[in-house]
Formats: sequence, structure tokens, C-alpha cells
Amino acid sequence: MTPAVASDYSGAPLGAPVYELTRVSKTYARNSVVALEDVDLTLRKGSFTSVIGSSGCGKSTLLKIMAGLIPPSKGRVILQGEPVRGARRDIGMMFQQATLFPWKTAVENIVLPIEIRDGKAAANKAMDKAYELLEIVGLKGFENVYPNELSGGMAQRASICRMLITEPAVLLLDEPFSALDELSRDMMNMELQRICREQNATAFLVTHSIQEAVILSDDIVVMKPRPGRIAEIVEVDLPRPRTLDMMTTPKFGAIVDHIRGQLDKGEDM
Ligand SMILES: Nc1ncnc2c1ncn2[C@@H]1O[C@H](COP(=O)(O)OP(=O)(O)OP(=O)(O)O)[C@@H](O)[C@H]1O
Repeated sequence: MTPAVASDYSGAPLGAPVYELTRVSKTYARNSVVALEDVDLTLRKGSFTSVIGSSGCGKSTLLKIMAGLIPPSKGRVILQGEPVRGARRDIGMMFQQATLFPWKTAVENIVLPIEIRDGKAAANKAMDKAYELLEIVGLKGFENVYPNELSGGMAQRASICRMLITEPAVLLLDEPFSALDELSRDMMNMELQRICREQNATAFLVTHSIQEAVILSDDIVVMKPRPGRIAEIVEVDLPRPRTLDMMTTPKFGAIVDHIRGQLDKGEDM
């Protein structure tokens, strides 16, 4: 049976522009740091895009602007045809650390965004969907446990469910698995790929790992610092679904080497 959550979130056809950033710049007034300069970027429905670059090149600033958490100094950010001017329902976010509330069970944590947005009755209605999502991420049987009984990987799986329950049009991911050991991280990345494919999700990932970017992405935005800007957008034409053993292929190695070269160039600037 196809799970009810496998709907096409935004309704936009695959490949249609979902996010459109035009000449986005950000100067922090406090210290006059030009964190971003003239960033043009389009994310298409169902695509997976990663952003990579050395520390301080503006990745988090870009993500925060896309999420509506901070405004750009200049430029336009359009999501599903509407300018982003603040937090939005159609944006799902996930961070490095799972931010589950310790006094709520896994399933209660997952319906929490619905409870905050639409009230207790709506949250109760969403319970079935939360159970379904937990099953999708392999947490069947853990619905009623508290976060302190979950491993780091399990807590991040629950966080994925919490992000998905509101059916966001776009998933903004800020190094979601970087606190996990390498093996768990690889597994979670494959899980993330599967979920994104099932849901036709449009995803944008900030990462420091070139390998992670290559195995997951359709496009990799390589940034360079001072001021933060796009050096190159690298298309990854490895077939889907991606598998971990692709990481040993010459083609994968060549893409990784190319990106590393670009990052080294950025460092020299
Ligand atoms: N709130 C702020 N006020 C002033 N300057 C800031 C602020 N946030 C970031 N910056 C500066 O803007 C630049 C870009 O920072 P940002 O955090 O976006 O980079 P990043 O690529 O995400 O770095 P990292 O990989 O280390 O997380 C840096 O020079 C940083 O010092």
C-alpha cells in the first residue's frame, strides 16, 4: 500500500522551480562582513542540492535566508511563487542535533509542529500519520519511548519524521547527521535519499563532506569565501538510486577530486 504521506507535497510538477534566489546578498551590519554576494540559485521540484565550502563562506547565512530566519540585504528569495519574508509552513528544517523534547514520547514529538500550529485536536488526528512515518524510518515499536532511550541515529530518524509531518514543500538540512558515527551517517544518508525520492521532496543540504554531497546530490553548489559567493554548481550525473558502493567508482572519485580542487582554489583567495 502506498503510504498516505507519499503525496507530492507542493503540487508543483517535477522539475518546476520551487525556490528562486536572485542576486541575494547579505552584509551583517554589526561587523560589516559581506557574508554573501550576488547568489543566484534555483532549486527544482524533486531535486537534491548540497552546498559546500570552507568555514565562513556563507553556507549557514544562505540557509537562514532561505528559511526566512534572517532577511537578505539585497536580492529576492521566492518559494513557490511567494517571496520569503519570515518563517513559513512550507519549509521543513533539520539541524545537526536532534532537538526532541525529553518529556514527550517519540510520537508526541513528531506531532508537536501540528499541535503548535493547529492545536491539540489536529495533533491527535495526525497521530496515524506519525505512526506511519515512524514505520517508514524504521522506528516501529519505538513510538512511545522517550528521547533518552533513543540512540543518536534513532533520534535523528524521529527528527526526520517531525520535519515531514507538516508536508513541507522544501527540506532545509543543516548538517543533520554530522554528529553521528560514519557508519550511521552513511546509513542515514541512504535513508534520506529513499525518503526524498518517495516524497518527491526538494532538499537543500549544508555539508562539510564532499563525499556526502556527491552521493546525495543532483547539484552541488561550491562556495568560496570573502565575500561568500558561488564558485561553481557541479552537476552529479551518477544514476539513481545511489548506493554506498558507488563511492568506490572512478566516476565518484573524479567528481570528489574536482570539487576538492575548487575548494582548494577558494582557500587560496
Ligand atoms: N550574526 C552574525 N553577525 C555578524 N557576522 C556574522 C554573523 N553570522 C555569520 N557572520 C559572518 O559571516 C560570514 C559567513 O558565516 P556563515 O556562518 O554563514 O558561514 P558558514 O559557511 O556557514 O561557516 P561554517 O562552515 O563555519 O559554519 C563569516 O565571516 C561569519 O563570521
